Amino acid sequence: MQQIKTDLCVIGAGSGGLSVAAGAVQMGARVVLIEAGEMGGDCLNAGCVPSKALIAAAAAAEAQRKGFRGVAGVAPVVDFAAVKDHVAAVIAAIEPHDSQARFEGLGCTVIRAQARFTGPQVVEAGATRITARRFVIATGSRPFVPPIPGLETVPFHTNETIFALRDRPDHLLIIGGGPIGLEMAQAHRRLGCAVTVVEAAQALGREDPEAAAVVLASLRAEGVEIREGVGVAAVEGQAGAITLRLADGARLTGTHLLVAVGRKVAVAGLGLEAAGVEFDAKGVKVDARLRSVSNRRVFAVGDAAGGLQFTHVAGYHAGIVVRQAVLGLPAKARTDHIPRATYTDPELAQVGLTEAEARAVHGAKLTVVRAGFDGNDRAVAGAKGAGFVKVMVVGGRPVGALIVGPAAGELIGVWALALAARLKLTALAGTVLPYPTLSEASKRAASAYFSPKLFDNPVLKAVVRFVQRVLP
Ligand SMILES: Cc1cc2nc3c(=O)[nH]c(=O)nc-3n(C[C@H](O)[C@H](O)[C@H](O)COP(=O)(O)OP(=O)(O)OC[C@H]3O[C@@H](n4cnc5c(N)ncnc54)[C@H](O)[C@@H]3O)c2cc1C
Ligand SMILES: NC(=O)c1ccc[n+]([C@@H]2O[C@H](COP(=O)([O-])OP(=O)(O)OC[C@H]3O[C@@H](n4cnc5c(N)ncnc54)[C@H](O)[C@@H]3O)[C@@H](O)[C@H]2O)c1
Repeated sequence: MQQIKTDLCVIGAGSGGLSVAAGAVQMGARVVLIEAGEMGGDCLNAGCVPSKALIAAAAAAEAQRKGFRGVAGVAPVVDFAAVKDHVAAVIAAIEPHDSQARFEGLGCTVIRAQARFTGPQVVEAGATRITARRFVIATGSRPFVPPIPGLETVPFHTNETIFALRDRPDHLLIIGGGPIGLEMAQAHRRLGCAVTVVEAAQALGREDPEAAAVVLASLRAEGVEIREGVGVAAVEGQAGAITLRLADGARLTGTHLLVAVGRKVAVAGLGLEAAGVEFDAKGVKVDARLRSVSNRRVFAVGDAAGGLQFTHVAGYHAGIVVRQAVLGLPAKARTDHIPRATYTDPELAQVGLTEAEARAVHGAKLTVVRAGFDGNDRAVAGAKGAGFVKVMVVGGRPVGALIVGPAAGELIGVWALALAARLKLTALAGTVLPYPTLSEASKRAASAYFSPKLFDNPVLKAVVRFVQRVLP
């Protein structure tokens, strides 16, 4: 076996592992990066990137279909296989940034093999044994396949296979109404498929119910059938005719099936027992510094760390780990300022506490302010007046913000900044934004917090009357 001694050994070259490796090696650490599958991990190859490429093509189809006032809509001519070429081309365009060549160019030793701990400070990958001062587990997650009777007897897709499908499904059945299920549902519907989603609980159940309802209404209006509160009791059939037997007795038959019911963390076979690294079904057990609670030389980042499963979280984790493992400085991960966005149309974005969470934590100290896009001139001009901004405020500071509407994923940025920097609401209310922009909706929501203090305030009115009398 070839032996390598290094400063940092990173297992997994997805969003988290690549960010750790790039940061560490460019600061002067010796880094070994191990990847068993594709460089770039889930986000590049089977997650964020292909899904957003598909959503972009679907949006183009929908824009044609809908037309605009005075511009007749036309039935889009969709070449499904060519859309998949676009998805592949987008992956290929981004790929060099995550490639083995780039990381070797930065100075990393890149090993393409399955990694496995054989001791608390030793990992083996292929024919190489690596001893390192610190390890980072960045192995991500895989689709969870639920134990539904009959599921294993039919061909079904997960996010790992759906983007390679070149024939347009006539009728796509989707189990799971979370972000993957709904993003894929709308995209496929817009590209000409019949789509039925079966959700055991509530679709977008983690989100503010009022905002989720706006998204669900929009999907239903476009023809996506969404059945909530009913589980799938069994699956039967064969390729081209797959039937879901629902718990309420209904039967749904489609041509294709996508399973999108959450993720399971990829730690099996990693030899964590040999390393003395504790883990459970959620992932590696880590402290606030993202260090294993049972082996202080081992960190976990991204999906493997058992928390929020987003690429930007994996990137944020990477910074926390590099600070400690490379610079020897303390650092703790926060979660109160992490945004998320679901890229349906309309988009739904949240940072910090939802209204229900904020009410549970802050009770009567909470003030909720809002502004609708129907009062935003830019949204009205673009006929995109559905949706709203809602801000949860405690003691003059935002503790959460929610946007459902056009470009919500972009617009949440200002609230992510406000929560990250713990800004007061006056910072946003005092910011001048260009007119007419969608972002003015956020400022209007912030201003709504001050309106009752400024308008219809008897004390202020008395002061104003006095000032007006004495003003020269
Ligand atoms: C369909 C879909 C859409 C998504 N859209 C978004 C989005 O829009 N925005 C967003 O923020 N997030 C999105 N996500 C989530 C995002 O993709 C993940 O949170 C992110 O990829 C996690 O990064 P990671 O580095 O933790 O893991 P991954 O990207 O999964 O990388 C882990 C890597 O480790 C490798 N590996 C695993 N075990 C071993 C081993 N033993 N040895 C060597 N290598 C190993 C794997 O092959 C993989 O390449 C989406 C996910 C899906 C499935
Ligand atoms: N835009 C984004 O940032 C984005 C997009 C896609 C995925 N992601 C990430 O990937 C993660 C996984 O997404 P996901 O949608 O697979 O998972 P999820 O856990 O968010 O949602 C899964 C849904 O499936 C339902 N469900 C579970 N078992 C079921 C069953 N047997 N029958 C019917 N419904 C069932 C759940 O109630 C839930 O609503 C997300 O939590 C998110 O972190 C992010």
